[in-house]
Amino acid sequence: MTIKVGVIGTGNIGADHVTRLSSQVVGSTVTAVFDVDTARAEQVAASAGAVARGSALEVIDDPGVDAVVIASPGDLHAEQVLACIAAQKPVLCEKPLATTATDCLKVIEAEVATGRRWIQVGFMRRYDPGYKVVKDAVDDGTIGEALLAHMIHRNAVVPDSFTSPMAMTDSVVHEIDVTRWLFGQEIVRTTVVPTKPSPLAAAHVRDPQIVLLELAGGGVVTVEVFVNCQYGYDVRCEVVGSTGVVTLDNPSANVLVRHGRRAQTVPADWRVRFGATYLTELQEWITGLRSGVVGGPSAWDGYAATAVAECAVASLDSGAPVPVGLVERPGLYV
Ligand SMILES: NC(=O)C1=CN([C@@H]2O[C@H](COP(=O)(O)OP(=O)(O)OC[C@H]3O[C@@H](n4cnc5c(N)ncnc54)[C@H](O)[C@@H]3O)[C@@H](O)[C@H]2O)C=CC1
Ligand SMILES: O=C1[C@@H](O)[C@H](O)[C@@H](O)[C@H](O)[C@H]1O
Repeated sequence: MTIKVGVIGTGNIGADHVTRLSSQVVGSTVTAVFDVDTARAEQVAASAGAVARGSALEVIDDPGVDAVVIASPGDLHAEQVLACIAAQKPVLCEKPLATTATDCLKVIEAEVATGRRWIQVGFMRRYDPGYKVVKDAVDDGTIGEALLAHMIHRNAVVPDSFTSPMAMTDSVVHEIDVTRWLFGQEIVRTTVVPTKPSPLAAAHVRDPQIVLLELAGGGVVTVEVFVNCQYGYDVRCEVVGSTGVVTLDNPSANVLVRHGRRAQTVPADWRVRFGATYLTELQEWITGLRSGVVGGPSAWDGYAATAVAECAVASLDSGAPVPVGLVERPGLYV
């Protein structure tokens, strides 16, 4: 059985997902796309043998679409995901599930009312082989009891439209999800610590920033987010346990040895670093759908991540620690 996918938003990651789903993933094809940039949508549709539709709803309600990928800007996700639930179509929604915790709860309420899962959120790091090694070492006790983690999230540069809060909602939201997933606990408090700003960051972006995430079980995670580091894309993670440490370094594609030096390349951006990971994420989504199963990061994970990111933005404004208050987790997500 081939899953016919509709894709909403054919920008950077949406177009990549169309390529993956139409030519690399086993068991899927792309039949319809929509983007407000009509020329872009038509070009991407043509590359996949799909049709460019006139609206997001036309894609979602298309009888020739079995499942939907949402890769539009984050502030549109809630409305588009709700339309997928109404149409009873499984949906892989790129992060964030919604830009406010309130909107995430509307989505959860709608999904819970149907009594089953439709939504997977695009927290692709859970599918990355390097992160899986870290997760296994935490789960099987290889490093004893996990106590602390140190994470780094650096982008070479960001566009002018990027803001200080986006460092939390767009970038650190990945570390928030990874923290909850690795430790299997909710984050109860977050603090953003001001640092000396880089002279190369735009005046409206406080960069770099340090974020502290405190877990329900007492563990603490530090995240350095630096979105104008200049030299490339650098994502790292180290978990400190009671008897050992497990580290995920920034993987390198090539090593250049010459003139008595050994030099490693740094990935240019998330497309390079996580290219294979997105493919695994989509393949597992499609394989699940072919057996009628929706798994992966849930709407609850999307809600919890957005709620923590909101608190991080509040801490960024106030400079004070901000407690995270989550609603009770519905049984669907236990
Ligand atoms: N998981 C990951 O590592 C990544 C996730 N993302 C997420 O994917 C989403 C898209 O990000 P990018 O592709 O980088 O942005 P982008 O700006 O390149 O693409 C967004 C596209 O949505 C289109 N769009 C705008 N309004 C629309 C509407 N009403 N309906 C349909 N399409 C509309 C735009 O014309 C644009 O082509 C964001 O939520 C972002 O956070 C992005 C990059 C990496
Ligand atoms: O999700 C992503 C982007 O939207 C975000 O802007 C980057 O900082 C992240 O590294 C990337 O994975």
